Amino acid sequence: MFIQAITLFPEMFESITEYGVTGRARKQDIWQFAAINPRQFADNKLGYIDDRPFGGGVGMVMMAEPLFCAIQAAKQQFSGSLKNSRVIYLSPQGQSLSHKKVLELSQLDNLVLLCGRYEGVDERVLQTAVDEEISIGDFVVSGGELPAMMLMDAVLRFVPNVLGEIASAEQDSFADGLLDYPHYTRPAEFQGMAVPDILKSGNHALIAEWRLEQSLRRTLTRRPDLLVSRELLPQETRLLDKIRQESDE
Ligand SMILES: Nc1nonc1C(=O)N1CCN(Cc2ccccn2)CC1
Repeated sequence: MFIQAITLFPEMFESITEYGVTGRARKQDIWQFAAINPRQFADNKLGYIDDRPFGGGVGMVMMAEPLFCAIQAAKQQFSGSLKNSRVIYLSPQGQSLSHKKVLELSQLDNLVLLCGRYEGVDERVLQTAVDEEISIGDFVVSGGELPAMMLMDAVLRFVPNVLGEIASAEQDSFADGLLDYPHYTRPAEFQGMAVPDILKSGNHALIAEWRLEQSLRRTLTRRPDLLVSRELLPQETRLLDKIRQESDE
């Protein structure tokens, strides 16, 4: 997968291209990255890429021309099939990023992430050169770079070989629509708190059932909304009934 970020701060992306599992995978050429700074497409000597908003109001708006040219330049770099590509603008006005959308994006050959700053970008860029807007949550951060990196990290976990054989994104919570179960490691006792005996039993069937019950219990108490639309397996229904009976006692 070839990901390009259109950003005024290319160096910010080093946190995902140089470190961790994503950095290692990029260095192994499992995925590729390029940053494009729209300032190089400014048509004035001083490199202005923002201007005051028509209609007045606070702050500045990113101008259409440099961004449009940057997106066009990114498209000229596409590898693989042109069709299997997407231009995404990160913004609070976008569709909320979900596990389903992450899976969909992980199938693409090319991804262009437009990172806005200031009060946003000229609407005509969104109308002519952006395929979709995506939000990472109902809050506002200083620019699109961190949201872009969150999207990249979530998507790259589903690109083959990024996580390597051992770990797998399929086992992440949300992958099965439930919250994760509790995790423990040595020592067996910490500040008087012991690790649940079942986890030391070596009985993998019972451990798997305990973990599923914990995931269901956490999901029911912290995110019951996730259970509304989720189809339950017979074992899950049985465990949920057990959990609900316990809380009714
Ligand atoms: N929440 C989010 N999920 O994705 N991006 C964000 C996010 O907060 N930001 C900060 C503002 N930027 C610039 C901006 C301002 C106003 C309208 C459109 N764009 C975009 C990225």
